[in-house]
Amino acid sequence: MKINVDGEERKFRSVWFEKDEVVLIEQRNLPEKIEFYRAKNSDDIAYAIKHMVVRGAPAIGVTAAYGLALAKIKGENMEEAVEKIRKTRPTAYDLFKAIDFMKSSGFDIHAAERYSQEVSGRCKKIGEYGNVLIADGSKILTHCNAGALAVVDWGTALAPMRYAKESGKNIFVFVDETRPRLQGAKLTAWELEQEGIDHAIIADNAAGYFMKKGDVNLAIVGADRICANGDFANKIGTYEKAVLAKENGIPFYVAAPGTTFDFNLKTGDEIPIEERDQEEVLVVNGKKIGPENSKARNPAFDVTPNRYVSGYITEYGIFRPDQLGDLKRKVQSDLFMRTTTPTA
Ligand SMILES: CSC[C@H]1O[C@H](OP(=O)(O)O)[C@H](O)[C@@H]1O
Repeated sequence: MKINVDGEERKFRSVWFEKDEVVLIEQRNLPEKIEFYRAKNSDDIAYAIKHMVVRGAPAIGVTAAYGLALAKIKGENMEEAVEKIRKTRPTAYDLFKAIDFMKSSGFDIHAAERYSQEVSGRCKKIGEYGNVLIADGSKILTHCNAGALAVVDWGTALAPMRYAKESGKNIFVFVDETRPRLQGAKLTAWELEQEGIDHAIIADNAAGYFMKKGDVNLAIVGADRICANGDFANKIGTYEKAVLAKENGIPFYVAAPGTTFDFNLKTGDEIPIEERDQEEVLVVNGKKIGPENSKARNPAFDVTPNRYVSGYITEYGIFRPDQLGDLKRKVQSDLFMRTTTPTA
Protein backbone atom coordinates (compact mmCIF):
# COMPACT_ATOMS: atom_id res chain seq x y z
CA MET A 1 0.00 0.00 0.00
CA LYS A 2 1.30 3.47 -0.84
CA ILE A 3 0.46 6.91 0.47
CA ASN A 4 1.19 10.36 -0.89
CA VAL A 5 3.05 12.51 1.64
CA ASP A 6 3.47 16.17 0.58
CA GLY A 7 3.35 15.16 -3.08
CA GLU A 8 5.80 12.27 -2.68
CA GLU A 9 4.54 8.66 -3.01
CA ARG A 10 5.83 6.49 -0.18
CA LYS A 11 5.39 2.97 1.22
CA PHE A 12 2.53 3.05 3.73
CA ARG A 13 3.36 3.54 7.41
CA SER A 14 0.91 4.68 10.08
CA VAL A 15 3.61 6.43 12.12
CA TRP A 16 7.22 7.50 11.55
CA PHE A 17 9.96 9.85 12.85
CA GLU A 18 11.01 12.72 10.57
CA LYS A 19 13.55 15.39 11.51
CA ASP A 20 12.36 16.37 15.03
CA GLU A 21 8.72 15.34 14.70
CA VAL A 22 6.68 12.18 15.00
CA VAL A 23 4.42 12.03 11.96
CA LEU A 24 1.07 10.25 12.26
CA ILE A 25 -1.67 9.64 9.75
CA GLU A 26 -4.66 11.61 11.10
CA GLN A 27 -6.95 8.60 11.31
CA ARG A 28 -9.97 10.65 12.41
CA ASN A 29 -10.20 12.18 8.91
CA LEU A 30 -10.05 8.92 6.96
CA PRO A 31 -11.39 7.86 4.55
CA GLU A 32 -12.36 11.34 3.34
CA LYS A 33 -8.90 12.90 3.67
CA ILE A 34 -5.35 11.61 4.07
CA GLU A 35 -3.82 14.20 6.40
CA PHE A 36 -0.88 14.13 8.78
CA TYR A 37 -0.53 15.07 12.43
CA ARG A 38 2.98 16.24 13.32
CA ALA A 39 3.78 15.78 17.00
CA LYS A 40 6.54 18.06 18.33
CA ASN A 41 6.60 16.96 21.98
CA SER A 42 5.15 14.50 24.51
CA ASP A 43 2.03 16.65 24.95
CA ASP A 44 1.28 16.27 21.24
CA ILE A 45 1.90 12.52 21.49
CA ALA A 46 -0.35 12.11 24.53
CA TYR A 47 -3.09 14.09 22.78
CA ALA A 48 -2.79 11.94 19.65
CA ILE A 49 -3.14 8.67 21.56
CA LYS A 50 -5.91 9.86 23.91
CA HIS A 51 -8.02 11.39 21.13
CA MET A 52 -7.37 8.58 18.66
CA VAL A 53 -5.47 10.47 16.01
CA VAL A 54 -3.56 7.19 16.10
CA ARG A 55 -5.20 4.07 17.51
CA GLY A 56 -4.73 0.34 17.51
CA ALA A 57 -2.66 -1.43 20.16
CA PRO A 58 0.66 -1.89 18.31
CA ALA A 59 0.42 1.53 16.63
CA ILE A 60 -0.12 3.11 20.04
CA GLY A 61 3.01 1.32 21.27
CA VAL A 62 5.13 2.45 18.33
CA THR A 63 3.82 6.01 18.71
CA ALA A 64 4.71 5.98 22.40
CA ALA A 65 8.20 4.71 21.58
CA TYR A 66 8.86 7.45 19.03
CA GLY A 67 7.19 10.00 21.32
CA LEU A 68 9.53 9.21 24.20
CA ALA A 69 12.55 9.38 21.92
CA LEU A 70 11.30 12.77 20.72
CA ALA A 71 10.84 13.95 24.32
CA LYS A 72 14.43 12.92 25.10
CA ILE A 73 15.73 14.79 22.04
CA LYS A 74 13.74 17.87 23.07
CA GLY A 75 15.23 17.72 26.58
CA GLU A 76 11.94 17.14 28.34
CA ASN A 77 11.59 15.82 31.88
CA MET A 78 11.39 12.13 31.01
CA GLU A 79 9.49 11.05 34.11
CA GLU A 80 6.77 13.55 33.25
CA ALA A 81 6.79 12.52 29.58
CA VAL A 82 6.44 8.84 30.51
CA GLU A 83 3.52 9.48 32.88
CA LYS A 84 1.77 11.74 30.38
CA ILE A 85 1.85 8.98 27.75
CA ARG A 86 1.27 6.08 30.14
CA LYS A 87 -2.07 7.47 31.36
CA THR A 88 -3.56 8.07 27.90
CA ARG A 89 -5.36 4.72 27.39
CA PRO A 90 -5.46 1.83 29.91
CA THR A 91 -6.35 -1.28 27.90
CA ALA A 92 -3.82 -1.81 25.09
CA TYR A 93 -0.86 -3.69 26.59
CA ASP A 94 1.45 -2.66 23.75
CA LEU A 95 1.52 0.87 25.17
CA PHE A 96 3.08 -0.29 28.42
CA LYS A 97 5.38 -2.75 26.66
CA ALA A 98 6.72 0.07 24.47
CA ILE A 99 7.20 2.45 27.41
CA ASP A 100 9.23 -0.12 29.31
CA PHE A 101 11.23 -1.05 26.22
CA MET A 102 12.17 2.62 25.77
CA LYS A 103 12.96 3.10 29.48
CA SER A 104 15.34 0.13 29.34
CA SER A 105 16.91 1.54 26.15
CA GLY A 106 17.51 5.03 27.51
CA PHE A 107 14.80 6.55 25.27
CA ASP A 108 17.18 6.43 22.33
CA ILE A 109 15.70 7.12 18.88
CA HIS A 110 17.41 4.00 17.52
CA ALA A 111 15.54 1.94 20.12
CA ALA A 112 12.28 3.45 18.89
CA GLU A 113 13.19 2.63 15.30
CA ARG A 114 14.02 -0.92 16.38
CA TYR A 115 10.71 -1.23 18.23
CA SER A 116 8.82 -0.13 15.13
CA GLN A 117 10.76 -2.52 12.87
CA GLU A 118 10.24 -5.41 15.30
CA VAL A 119 6.47 -4.84 15.46
CA SER A 120 6.24 -4.53 11.68
CA GLY A 121 8.28 -7.68 11.07
CA ARG A 122 6.32 -9.65 13.64
CA CYS A 123 3.02 -8.67 12.03
CA LYS A 124 4.36 -9.78 8.65
CA LYS A 125 4.94 -13.19 10.26
CA ILE A 126 1.34 -13.11 11.54
CA GLY A 127 0.29 -12.67 7.93
CA GLU A 128 2.43 -15.60 6.82
CA TYR A 129 1.12 -17.95 9.50
CA GLY A 130 -2.47 -16.75 9.28
CA ASN A 131 -2.54 -17.22 5.51
CA VAL A 132 -2.77 -21.01 6.00
CA LEU A 133 -6.20 -20.52 7.58
CA ILE A 134 -7.53 -18.83 4.45
CA ALA A 135 -8.69 -20.79 1.43
CA ASP A 136 -9.44 -19.53 -2.06
CA GLY A 137 -13.02 -18.32 -1.74
CA SER A 138 -12.88 -17.70 2.03
CA LYS A 139 -15.47 -15.29 3.41
CA ILE A 140 -13.99 -13.65 6.46
CA LEU A 141 -15.60 -11.52 9.16
CA THR A 142 -13.51 -8.94 10.94
CA HIS A 143 -14.31 -6.33 13.60
CA CYS A 144 -12.95 -2.82 14.09
CA ASN A 145 -9.61 -2.03 12.42
CA ALA A 146 -6.70 -4.35 13.03
CA GLY A 147 -4.92 -3.34 9.85
CA ALA A 148 -1.86 -1.36 8.87
CA LEU A 149 -3.35 1.76 10.50
CA ALA A 150 -3.53 -0.10 13.83
CA VAL A 151 0.05 -1.34 13.60
CA VAL A 152 2.65 0.13 11.25
CA ASP A 153 2.16 -1.48 7.84
CA TRP A 154 1.02 -5.12 7.76
CA GLY A 155 -1.61 -5.06 10.53
CA THR A 156 -2.64 -8.03 12.63
CA ALA A 157 -6.08 -9.40 11.65
CA LEU A 158 -5.67 -7.95 8.15
CA ALA A 159 -2.14 -9.32 7.69
CA PRO A 160 -3.31 -12.86 6.77
CA MET A 161 -5.84 -11.34 4.38
CA ARG A 162 -3.08 -9.30 2.69
CA TYR A 163 -0.93 -12.42 2.43
CA ALA A 164 -3.84 -14.42 1.01
CA LYS A 165 -4.55 -11.74 -1.59
CA GLU A 166 -0.87 -11.57 -2.55
CA SER A 167 -0.80 -15.38 -2.90
CA GLY A 168 -3.63 -15.16 -5.42
CA LYS A 169 -6.56 -16.30 -3.30
CA ASN A 170 -9.98 -14.77 -3.88
CA ILE A 171 -11.35 -13.68 -0.53
CA PHE A 172 -14.31 -11.65 0.63
CA VAL A 173 -14.37 -9.69 3.87
CA PHE A 174 -17.41 -8.74 5.94
CA VAL A 175 -16.38 -5.54 7.70
CA ASP A 176 -18.28 -4.75 10.88
CA GLU A 177 -18.82 -0.99 10.85
CA THR A 178 -17.88 -0.98 14.58
CA ARG A 179 -19.89 1.65 16.37
CA PRO A 180 -19.38 4.14 17.88
CA ARG A 181 -16.09 5.25 16.27
CA LEU A 182 -16.68 3.25 13.07
CA GLN A 183 -13.10 2.00 12.70
CA GLY A 184 -14.40 -0.82 10.48
CA ALA A 185 -16.46 1.28 8.08
CA LYS A 186 -13.92 4.11 7.91
CA LEU A 187 -10.51 2.46 8.32
CA THR A 188 -10.69 -1.26 7.52
CA ALA A 189 -12.83 -0.61 4.45
CA TRP A 190 -10.36 2.08 3.33
CA GLU A 191 -7.41 -0.31 3.69
CA LEU A 192 -9.19 -3.13 1.83
CA GLU A 193 -10.19 -0.73 -0.94
CA GLN A 194 -6.58 0.44 -1.29
CA GLU A 195 -5.50 -3.21 -1.62
CA GLY A 196 -8.30 -4.24 -4.00
CA ILE A 197 -9.65 -6.80 -1.51
CA ASP A 198 -13.38 -7.42 -2.06
CA HIS A 199 -15.46 -6.56 0.97
CA ALA A 200 -18.76 -5.26 2.30
CA ILE A 201 -19.36 -2.99 5.27
CA ILE A 202 -22.13 -4.36 7.48
CA ALA A 203 -23.99 -2.98 10.46
CA ASP A 204 -22.61 -4.45 13.68
CA ASN A 205 -26.04 -5.97 14.23
CA ALA A 206 -25.94 -7.81 10.89
CA ALA A 207 -22.95 -10.08 11.66
CA GLY A 208 -25.14 -12.77 13.24
CA TYR A 209 -27.48 -12.72 10.26
CA PHE A 210 -24.64 -13.49 7.83
CA MET A 211 -23.07 -16.08 10.14
CA LYS A 212 -26.37 -17.94 10.58
CA LYS A 213 -26.96 -17.84 6.77
CA GLY A 214 -23.65 -19.63 6.24
CA ASP A 215 -22.12 -16.65 4.43
CA VAL A 216 -19.13 -16.46 6.80
CA ASN A 217 -16.60 -19.30 7.11
CA LEU A 218 -13.87 -17.62 9.17
CA ALA A 219 -13.53 -14.77 11.65
CA ILE A 220 -10.23 -12.98 12.42
CA VAL A 221 -9.99 -10.07 14.86
CA GLY A 222 -7.21 -8.11 16.55
CA ALA A 223 -6.64 -7.68 20.28
CA ASP A 224 -5.62 -5.05 22.76
CA ARG A 225 -4.58 -7.32 25.62
CA ILE A 226 -4.45 -11.11 25.85
CA CYS A 227 -4.16 -12.80 29.26
CA ALA A 228 -2.24 -15.89 30.27
CA ASN A 229 -5.33 -18.09 29.86
CA GLY A 230 -6.22 -16.61 26.46
CA ASP A 231 -9.11 -14.37 27.54
CA PHE A 232 -8.65 -11.18 25.52
CA ALA A 233 -9.82 -7.60 25.29
CA ASN A 234 -10.70 -6.14 21.94
CA LYS A 235 -13.01 -3.49 20.54
CA ILE A 236 -16.50 -3.47 22.04
CA GLY A 237 -18.70 -5.92 20.18
CA THR A 238 -15.99 -8.56 19.74
CA TYR A 239 -17.38 -10.75 22.53
CA GLU A 240 -20.80 -11.09 20.96
CA LYS A 241 -19.27 -11.89 17.54
CA ALA A 242 -17.19 -14.64 19.16
CA VAL A 243 -20.25 -16.15 20.83
CA LEU A 244 -22.16 -16.06 17.53
CA ALA A 245 -19.21 -17.64 15.70
CA LYS A 246 -19.16 -20.54 18.16
CA GLU A 247 -22.94 -20.89 17.94
CA ASN A 248 -22.63 -21.17 14.14
CA GLY A 249 -19.54 -23.41 14.06
CA ILE A 250 -17.31 -20.71 12.54
CA PRO A 251 -13.55 -20.75 13.40
CA PHE A 252 -12.71 -17.60 15.38
CA TYR A 253 -9.07 -16.44 15.47
CA VAL A 254 -7.28 -13.64 17.29
CA ALA A 255 -4.24 -12.10 15.59
CA ALA A 256 -1.67 -10.33 17.77
CA PRO A 257 2.10 -10.00 18.24
CA GLY A 258 3.84 -11.01 21.47
CA THR A 259 3.72 -7.38 22.63
CA THR A 260 -0.03 -7.74 23.19
CA PHE A 261 0.20 -10.73 25.54
CA ASP A 262 0.07 -9.85 29.23
CA PHE A 263 1.08 -13.05 31.02
CA ASN A 264 0.90 -11.20 34.34
CA LEU A 265 -2.89 -11.39 34.16
CA LYS A 266 -4.41 -14.81 34.79
CA THR A 267 -7.87 -14.09 33.35
CA GLY A 268 -9.73 -11.41 31.42
CA ASP A 269 -11.50 -10.22 34.59
CA GLU A 270 -8.29 -8.36 35.43
CA ILE A 271 -8.06 -6.34 32.19
CA PRO A 272 -8.70 -2.60 32.69
CA ILE A 273 -11.49 -1.57 30.30
CA GLU A 274 -11.42 1.99 29.02
CA GLU A 275 -14.72 3.88 29.15
CA ARG A 276 -14.73 6.79 26.75
CA ASP A 277 -16.76 9.98 26.51
CA GLN A 278 -20.52 9.43 26.09
CA GLU A 279 -20.53 11.95 23.20
CA GLU A 280 -18.91 9.30 20.99
CA VAL A 281 -22.18 7.34 21.28
CA LEU A 282 -24.60 10.27 21.34
CA VAL A 283 -23.25 12.27 18.39
CA VAL A 284 -23.13 10.93 14.80
CA ASN A 285 -21.62 13.11 12.04
CA GLY A 286 -21.87 16.10 14.34
CA LYS A 287 -25.57 15.58 15.07
CA LYS A 288 -26.89 14.43 18.43
CA ILE A 289 -29.06 11.30 18.34
CA GLY A 290 -31.63 10.53 21.02
CA PRO A 291 -33.44 12.81 23.46
CA GLU A 292 -31.65 15.90 24.79
CA ASN A 293 -31.30 14.59 28.32
CA SER A 294 -30.45 10.97 27.52
CA LYS A 295 -27.07 9.80 28.76
CA ALA A 296 -24.87 7.13 27.16
CA ARG A 297 -22.39 4.52 28.34
CA ASN A 298 -19.34 3.94 26.15
CA PRO A 299 -17.02 1.04 27.09
CA ALA A 300 -14.37 0.97 24.34
CA PHE A 301 -13.56 -2.73 24.77
CA ASP A 302 -15.02 -6.00 25.96
CA VAL A 303 -13.43 -9.26 27.06
CA THR A 304 -13.91 -12.55 25.21
CA PRO A 305 -13.32 -15.74 27.23
CA ASN A 306 -10.81 -18.20 25.76
CA ARG A 307 -13.52 -20.83 25.22
CA TYR A 308 -14.70 -18.88 22.17
CA VAL A 309 -11.24 -18.73 20.58
CA SER A 310 -10.11 -21.30 17.98
CA GLY A 311 -6.55 -19.99 18.05
CA TYR A 312 -4.12 -17.09 18.39
CA ILE A 313 -2.17 -16.11 15.26
CA THR A 314 1.22 -14.78 16.37
CA GLU A 315 4.73 -14.27 14.99
CA TYR A 316 5.64 -17.62 16.64
CA GLY A 317 2.87 -19.54 14.88
CA ILE A 318 -0.77 -20.38 15.63
CA PHE A 319 -1.63 -21.59 19.13
CA ARG A 320 -4.85 -23.05 20.56
CA PRO A 321 -5.91 -21.81 24.02
CA ASP A 322 -4.53 -25.02 25.59
CA GLN A 323 -1.13 -24.34 23.96
CA LEU A 324 -0.57 -20.90 25.49
CA GLY A 325 2.00 -22.33 27.89
CA ASP A 326 4.17 -23.09 24.85
CA LEU A 327 3.59 -19.59 23.54
CA LYS A 328 4.52 -18.07 26.89
CA ARG A 329 7.82 -19.96 26.85
CA LYS A 330 8.58 -18.68 23.34
CA VAL A 331 7.74 -15.09 24.26
CA GLN A 332 9.81 -15.23 27.44
CA SER A 333 12.82 -16.67 25.62
CA ASP A 334 12.58 -13.96 22.93
CA LEU A 335 15.27 -11.38 23.70
CA PHE A 336 13.23 -8.48 22.33
CA MET A 337 10.27 -9.45 24.55
CA ARG A 338 12.40 -10.01 27.64
CA THR A 339 13.47 -6.37 27.82
CA THR A 340 11.11 -5.74 30.70
CA THR A 341 7.77 -6.83 32.10
CA PRO A 342 5.56 -3.73 31.99
CA THR A 343 3.72 -2.68 35.10
CA ALA A 344 0.22 -1.81 33.93
C1 LIG B 1 -4.15 -4.41 16.01
S1 LIG B 1 -4.80 -3.80 17.47
C2 LIG B 1 -6.25 -3.10 16.91
C3 LIG B 1 -7.28 -3.03 17.98
O1 LIG B 1 -7.30 -1.72 18.57
C4 LIG B 1 -8.59 -1.18 18.35
O2 LIG B 1 -9.02 -0.33 19.38
P1 LIG B 1 -8.89 1.28 19.18
O3 LIG B 1 -9.30 1.57 17.76
O4 LIG B 1 -9.84 1.83 20.23
O5 LIG B 1 -7.44 1.60 19.48
C5 LIG B 1 -9.45 -2.40 18.26
O6 LIG B 1 -9.66 -2.99 19.52
C6 LIG B 1 -8.61 -3.26 17.38
O7 LIG B 1 -8.94 -4.61 17.31
